[in-house]
Amino acid sequence: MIKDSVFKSFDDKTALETQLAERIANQLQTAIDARGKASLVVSGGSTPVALFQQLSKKAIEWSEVYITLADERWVDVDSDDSNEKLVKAHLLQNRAAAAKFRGLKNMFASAEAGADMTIEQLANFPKPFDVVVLGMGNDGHTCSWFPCSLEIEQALSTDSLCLAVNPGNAPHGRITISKQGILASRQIYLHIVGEQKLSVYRQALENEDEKAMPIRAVLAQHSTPVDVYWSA
Ligand SMILES: O=C1O[C@H](COP(=O)(O)O)[C@@H](O)[C@H](O)[C@H]1O
Repeated sequence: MIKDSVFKSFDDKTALETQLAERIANQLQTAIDARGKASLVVSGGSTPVALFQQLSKKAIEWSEVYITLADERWVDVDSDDSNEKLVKAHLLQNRAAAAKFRGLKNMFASAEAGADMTIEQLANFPKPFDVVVLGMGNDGHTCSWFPCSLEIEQALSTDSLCLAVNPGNAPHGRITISKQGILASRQIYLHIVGEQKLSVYRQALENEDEKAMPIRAVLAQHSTPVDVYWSA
C-alpha cells in the first residue's frame, strides 16, 4: 500500500486550478528567494491548459524561472500536437512571458538522434527541479513512459535525464524526462481530472507492476514529495 502521497480532492476543476496555481507560484518565488532562480517542469495534454492560464498571471519574478516540459512529441513546434506550442500559447503569456523556456524538441530528425542535445540544452536548469507538474493518461502513463513502448524499462531505469520513446498505441515518436530525472525534484504534483482518471490512479496504487502502470513509479517512492490534485 502507498501512503506517502497527499491526495487533494476538489468538487470543480476551477477551484483545483486556483489553489494549485497559487501553490506553484509560492514555491517558485520561495526558490528564487532562497537560491536566486527556480525551475518548473510542466506536462502537455489537455488537462493543464486552464492551470497554465492562471499561473501565467501570478506576480512572481518570472525572469528567474526556467521552464521545460516533462515530455514532448517529436513534431514541429508549431504543430497542434506540440506540447511546446501549448505551453507558449497558455503559460508563457501575461507575466510568465518573462520566463526562460527551453523545449525538448530540437533540429534533429528523430528523438533518438536529438536526445543528447536535449540533455545538453537542459544542463543550465536549476536542479533539483523546484516544481514538476505531471499529467496521467488513461493507460497509466505519465511523462511519455508508455506501458506499450519498447523503451518503458529504460525510461524507468536509465541514469540519463532524457530518452526517446516510441509508443505503440499513440501517435508520434516522443522525448521524455526519465524517472530518475523527474524524481530529482523538490516537489511533484500529479494533476488529474475526472472519474476515469481517478479510477486509473486507484488501479496504479494497487498494481505493483510499474511497467504496466508507470505513474506508480512516481507514487510508490519515498524520496520526493508528491501531491495529487484531483477534481471531478
Ligand atoms: O500524451 C500526453 O498525455 C498526458 C495526459 O494528457 P491529457 O490530455 O489526458 O491531460 C500528458 O501528461 C503528457 O504530457 C502528454 O504528452
